[in-house]
Parts: sequence; C-alpha cells; structure tokens
Amino acid sequence: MCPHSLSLERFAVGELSDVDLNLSPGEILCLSGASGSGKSRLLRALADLDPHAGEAWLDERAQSMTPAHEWRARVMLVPAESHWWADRVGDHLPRVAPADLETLGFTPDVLDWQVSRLSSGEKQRLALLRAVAREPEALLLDEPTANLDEATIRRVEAWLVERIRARGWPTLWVAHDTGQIARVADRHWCIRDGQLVAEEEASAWT
Ligand SMILES: Nc1ncnc2c1ncn2[C@@H]1O[C@H](COP(=O)(O)OP(=O)(O)OP(=O)(O)O)[C@@H](O)[C@H]1O
Repeated sequence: MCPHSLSLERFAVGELSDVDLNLSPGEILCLSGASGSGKSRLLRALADLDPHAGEAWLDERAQSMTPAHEWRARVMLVPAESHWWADRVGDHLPRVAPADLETLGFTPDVLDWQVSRLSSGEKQRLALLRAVAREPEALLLDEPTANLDEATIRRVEAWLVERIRARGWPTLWVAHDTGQIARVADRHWCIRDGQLVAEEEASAWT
C-alpha cells in the first residue's frame, strides 16, 4: 500500500469557486447539499470529466499535467449512474476478489450474468466492486448507497470504510443521509449558496 493525499487548489466549477481542500490518506470527507447544488459536478470535474478552473493534486502530481485517462485510473469516480459497456458482468470485473463478491451479497456466478438483468442496486454494488478492484489511489463516490435497502447500506458502508482505511484512499463521498454521514465521515462539508462550507460540529451532522 502506498497512501496518497488529494488536494484542491482554487478549484472552480459551475457556481463553486476558489475551493481549497486537502484530504489525507484514508480520510473520508462527506459532501452534502441541496439537489442541484453542484455535488456531482464537483466530482466530475475532479475526475477531469468536465471543464473547470484551478488545480487538483494527487500528492505532487498535478491533474493539469496528467493525461485524463491516467488521472481517472488514479482518482476513481463511481458515479450515481454506472456505465456498462460489455454484455457480461465478468467482463467488467476481471480482478475481483471472490471474498468481496460475497461480502456485497453475490455468489461467483454473478460474473456470468448479463448486465441487462441487473437491478439498480445490483448495478450499484457491482460498480463499487469494479472501482475498488482497480486499486485506485483516491475515490470519488457519488451517493454510493442510494439504491440500497437499510441492511445492505450498512454492509456496503462497512466494506467501503474498511477498504478506504486499509488502502489509504483519500475519499470524497456525496451523501444526503445524516445518519450515514455521522457513521462514515471524518469531516463533513456542505454546499450552501454556491459556497463549500465545513460543518464543524459532529452534532450538526444529524
Ligand atoms: N455540464 C454542465 N454544464 C452546465 N450546467 C451543468 C452541467 N452539469 C450539471 N449542470 C447543472 O449544475 C447544477 C448542479 O448539478 P449537479 O448534478 O452537480 O447537482 P447535485 O448537487 O449533484 O444534485 P443531486 O443531489 O440532485 O444529484 C444543476 O443545476 C445542473 O443542471
């Protein structure tokens, strides 16, 4: 394991401007805000998928000096709606560990399933497995448990947090649920009136 830090320097996209943030290795920063406030847009810009201003750094590596495909392999976005390009699930998951499949509620035969039969919650869990199996260096999670029932949410949360801590991935995690934020976040920031503001007190998260 080689832990990394993720930093934003005068980062700007849409209504958000001059965002300065430092995420330490293995740190989870939860990001909330009203619908349409710009959470997904910020994550997409950080993954170098949308135009933006300012700079992002993975350790000493500047986003602007890194080919986009290489940056995205290191700073891995798991969007709210995952994309699937092959018909067979296993073609997307060549390196997945059987233990991880089992933890997220699958048996190994899921690898032979057609993507077209997956439920939205199955897609979401498999998209998380796919991202984690690629061994990124930082994670951008856009409402990673939005389509899941309460018991599965807890299981996926615990698995993600354990993996993020073990691998030392700095993680931006978009969440609406205050209970989830209280369970997983080291820090909680909120987008209000076009500004990214820190929620200083844990008591304010719930
Ligand atoms: N490429 C783009 N160009 C211009 N405007 C955009 C672009 N992408 C998104 N927007 C707009 O920016 C705003 C923020 O969108 P975003 O998807 O980031 O919201 P969000 O905070 O993630 O909301 P939700 O919680 O509903 O998912 C919205 O008004 C959206 O229409």
